Order: sequence, then C-alpha cells, then structure tokens
Amino acid sequence: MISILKPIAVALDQLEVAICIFDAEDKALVWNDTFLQFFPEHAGHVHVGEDYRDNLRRFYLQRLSAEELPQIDRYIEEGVLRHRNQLRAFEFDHHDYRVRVASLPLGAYGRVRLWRKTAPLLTGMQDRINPDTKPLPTQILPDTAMALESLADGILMVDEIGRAIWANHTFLELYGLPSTDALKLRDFAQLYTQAWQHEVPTAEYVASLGLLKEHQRFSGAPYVLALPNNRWVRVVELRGTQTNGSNFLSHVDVTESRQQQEALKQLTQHLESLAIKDALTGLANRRRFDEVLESEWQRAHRSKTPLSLLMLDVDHFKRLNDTHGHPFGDEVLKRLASILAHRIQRTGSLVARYGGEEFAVLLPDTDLPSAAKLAEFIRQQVENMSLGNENTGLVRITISIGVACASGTALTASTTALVDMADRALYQAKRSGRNQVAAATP
Ligand SMILES: Nc1nc2c(ncn2[C@@H]2O[C@H](COP(=O)(O)OP(=O)(O)OP(=O)(O)O)[C@@H](O)[C@H]2O)c(=O)[nH]1
Repeated sequence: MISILKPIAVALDQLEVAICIFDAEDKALVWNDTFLQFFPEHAGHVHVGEDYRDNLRRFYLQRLSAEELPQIDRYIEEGVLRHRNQLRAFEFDHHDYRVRVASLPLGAYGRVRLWRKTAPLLTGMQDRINPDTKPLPTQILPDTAMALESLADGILMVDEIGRAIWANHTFLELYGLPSTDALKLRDFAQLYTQAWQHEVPTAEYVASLGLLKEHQRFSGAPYVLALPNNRWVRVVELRGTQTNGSNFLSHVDVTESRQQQEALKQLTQHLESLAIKDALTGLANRRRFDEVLESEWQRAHRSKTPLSLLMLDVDHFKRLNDTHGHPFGDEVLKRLASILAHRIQRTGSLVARYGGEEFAVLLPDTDLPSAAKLAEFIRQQVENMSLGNENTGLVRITISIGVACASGTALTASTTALVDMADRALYQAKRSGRNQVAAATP
C-alpha cells in the first residue's frame, strides 16, 4: 500500500497539494515536500510512526497565545477528533495563506489529509483588524434577508472582522435575543456569552466557549456548543477571503440528536458494565476475571514478577441458606464482597465472584507468603464479622481459602494451572476442617 501512496504524494507536489497519510492509530506514514513547505514547523521532525498528536503540538505551539497555551492538550485532542471525524473540507489561516484541508478515510489503512492554498491572507482570521479603524458594515439586502428568514436553521451574518450585522429569527430565538437590535455589532463569542448571562456557568459552557474561540480560526469546520437548558447547537462558520466579503454562521439545533446520543452512550456503558459485573455483589464476574487473569498472566510473564491467586468459599453455605433462607444467604454474599473489595484495593488487583459462594482474588506482583498472609487476615476478619437480623439472631460465618502463586518457571504453564492449584488448595482447606487457609505447594 505504502509503495503506491508514495508516488501519489510526490505527484501531488507538482500540483502544490500537500499530503500526509496517517495509519489507523494516527501515526504518520507518508507525506510530501509540499506538506513540509506549508508547515515549516514540522521540517526535520516528522518521521514514520510519529503520532499525529506530536504534529499537532508543534502546530499549536506556534498558533496559540500565551493565554491559550496552558490548554494546549485540549486543543490537540480536539484536533485529533476533527481529523478522525472530518466529513467536509474546511479552511484555516496559516502563515500568509488561507488553506483548505480535506480528510478522507482509507479503510483499514487509516486516513489521508490533503491541503491546498486557496488565497493569500487578506482578512486575517487569526490577527483580527482593529475594529476602530474599520468602517461600519452595510446592512444585508432585503431579498437576502427574506430568503434567510425562511430557513429552519439559525443564520448570523458577520462582517469581515466578525461583528454581527444581521441574524434571522431562528438565531435570535436560539440565543435568547429579542431582536436584531440586540446584536449591537458584538462578535459571536460575546453573543454566546450573553446567552448564558443569567445561568450558572456549567463545565459544558466553559468548554464550549474555548471551542468557539478556537474555531474562529477555521472556516467550515463544524463544532457543537452547549446552550442553557440542556440545548445544543451545531455551528458552521463560513468566511469569505475578500475584504468586503460577507461571512455567515449557520446554527442547527441538535439538542434532540445529542440527547439520543447521550442516552445511547449511557445505555452502552450500562450494558458494558452488566457484561463484566456480577449483579448481586457488584464485583467483577467470572468473564471479567478470566480476561484479567489472562492479561495479568501475560504481564507477569513479561515482567518476571509473581502472580498470586486466592480462591475463597463460604463454609456450609447450603446449611446457611436452608436455615435462614436464600435472601439472607444473598445478604451474606454481599457483605463478604464488600469486605473483600475494601481490603483489596491495590491497582491491578481484582476481586471477582467466581461462581455461587466462591470468590477469586487476583494479586499481581505478590509472592506466596504475602498472599497467604493476606488470606489469613481476610479469614479472621470474616470470622469476627457479626451478621443477622431479628429473625435469624446473631449469625457467624467462616470461609476457607486456597492460595496459589505462579512465579519463575511455573509462569510458563497456563492460567488454568494456576486456578487448578488454588482450587486444590481450597479443597485441602475444606478437607482439613474448613475455616482455614491452605497454600499450594509450588
Ligand atoms: N443465597 C444464595 N445461595 C447461593 C447462591 N449461589 C449459590 N448458592 C448456594 O450455595 C450453596 C453451595 O453449597 P455447596 O457447594 O454444597 O457447599 P457448602 O454448603 O458451602 O459446603 P462447603 O463448601 O463444603 O463448606 C448451594 O446451596 C447453592 O444453592 C446465591 O447467589 N445466593
């Protein structure tokens, strides 16, 4: 694939079109000389495998003001999202030129970005002309106004330095403005801030204002802003390149689709959590345990560190169920789960409900004596736990624990071998009278 793309990139040099191709992980694969001419800040830095984020960092280091610089990571992440989701070409100013950029997906290979200079810079999106020296803008023609009034989207016309001249009714309604008189030559950022003036500023508002300011540097790249009362609007700003050119911003109310997206996202998260969580205890389920065991096994193998496993089982749980009822049995499992979750909090460790009244605790970077010590501590804590209600009276439970550790050459065996070792140790603990810890002999 690269062997085909390289000659294309070189051919595009002859058309003065800059190209940079990124793989599916946003790493640079191929670019041409025009790319380096358009973006001299990258010369000597781009290399195969370079992350698009590093590319964007150099771009923004040049572009952002000292005031905006602390937010550079946010600008970079937004740039990455623009890159991945771009559907239509948009424009921005860079050095002395207005540049048009298109981005196309290349299937499994990644994405290609193409840039073409459209005009020498006259109006300056970035370095705005001092408003005091500009004459007042002319009003728009009545015919144009009538046509724009008939649109369902909000339209805001601004002059070449961004001062609002005219807006249709949909725009005025969206931004809570009584009439076009309220525009008062303000720029869009001021109008947006004004729409929020009676509201407590939310995180979405702050993020949206940053986004709006950043997008004043682009023409035609859509962005979404939060409005008060949980409403959302998608904005596209189209700027002319002539000094007398009229610029306009179109605003589409996307509240409904945004709410649907949000509901879908929450549902997906909920379903994902259901897929890996045990419903009764809230602990990881068996499926999750198997996944984590596999990845921790690999990690232990690479880092040559021990990996320990505890298998815990409630003693005579059937009798407890039979005596006090299944719901009480459920309560016992929840209490036990909570004790385990509190005790095991080290990053990388995992507590899971392995099945029925059996729990598994995975302990990365822990050797057998340390795992056995922890198991003994848990056993004592459960033994001393008082349970019960007015029907059951005071109930005490005990648990048996099997401990196993994979380290050194044992790590070359399988994950199943570790589980089997811990299971056999648990069986040993049960056979030796329950309420005890048994460690597998390595
Ligand atoms: N309340 C409740 N009981 C469960 C649940 N899952 C499994 N059980 C019960 O747990 C009991 C497990 O019993 P056994 O495997 O015979 O073991 P035991 O009675 O704990 O005896 P030992 O393990 O040998 O000490 C069975 O009666 C299952 O019905 C659950 O989610 N809630």
